[in-house]
Amino acid sequence: MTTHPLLQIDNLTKVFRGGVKANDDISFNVTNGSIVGLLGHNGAGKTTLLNQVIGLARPTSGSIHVNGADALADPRMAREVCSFQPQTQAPLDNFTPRQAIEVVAQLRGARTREAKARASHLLRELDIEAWADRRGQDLSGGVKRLTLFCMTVAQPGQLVMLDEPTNDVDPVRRRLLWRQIRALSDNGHAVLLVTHNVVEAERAVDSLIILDEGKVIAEGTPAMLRERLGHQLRVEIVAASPEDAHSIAKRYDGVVTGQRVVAPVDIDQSSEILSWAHKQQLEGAIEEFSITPVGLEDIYIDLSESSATAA
Ligand SMILES: Nc1ncnc2c1ncn2[C@@H]1O[C@H](COP(=O)(O)OP(=O)(O)OP(=O)(O)O)[C@@H](O)[C@H]1O
Repeated sequence: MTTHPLLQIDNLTKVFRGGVKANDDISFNVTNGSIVGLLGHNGAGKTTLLNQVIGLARPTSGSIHVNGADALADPRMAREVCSFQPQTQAPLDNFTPRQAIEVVAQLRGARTREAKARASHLLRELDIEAWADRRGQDLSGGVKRLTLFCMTVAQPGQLVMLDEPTNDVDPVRRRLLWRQIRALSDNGHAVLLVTHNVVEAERAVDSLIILDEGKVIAEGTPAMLRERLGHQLRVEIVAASPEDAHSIAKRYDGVVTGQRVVAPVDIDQSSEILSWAHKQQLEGAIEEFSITPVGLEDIYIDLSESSATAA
């Protein structure tokens, strides 16, 4: 028996009327049980990509298969397999979060009792029970966003697509949200999610696809992407003055923001930098100093900058 990837995207190109090429020859697969993050600058083409999977926009060329079946020929099938949290807020006026979550679960086939139990579970796990029975117009942006997440995963399809689910959500509840995303994958669902929160994505996703101007510029696990940078550490220095910051940046090829300098460094350079920084600190030229391993955010910025230079 042949097994197909849950989502298979081949050579997808979308040119909008007026000529904007939002997706440019994109290919990748999403397999069952995986969490895939889509990263990219504003306007990189992430939302356009998700919209095409469920037939909200039609590709100019290329193909999309869901469970091996042609999603372009049968968008209804794709919508049954996929649950989608759009970037926009849900129109919750005159509904409470609990009602909205239960209704969506029932629309997607859950029995009343299951829908109620699932809604209570999600409201509790995301710590928004206090607002569960308030009307939508009285809710904060973050609670609305979390409610929309709950609606999306109340009775989830095999593929769950989330467009910026962490927007407006406080750091504590973001952590709870990532836990629920992981729970989906533990239960065998695949998750394809758009986020600008690179630091959190690094910890939460299995693999990443980075888009820039509609093209895939990198993909792989966070660890694979981290290996792409030759240097493995980043040094962050708060200099005593902007002038000091500029001369440090020159020395280490770093980026200056006010008195702060961030620079990539090689592991071999680290002991030399440590003793230099210690001396500078004693002389008062540096206020703060740290060396940390490079994170995905460094790689993301590096990749986006190289892509812009190449263009
Ligand atoms: N309906 C449309 N008609 C014309 N151009 C569009 C349309 N929708 C999106 N675009 C353009 O396509 C490009 C990609 O937009 P898209 O919304 O997919 O980006 P994105 O990566 O999701 O951005 P963001 O992170 O800001 O949400 C942008 O240049 C956008 O202006």
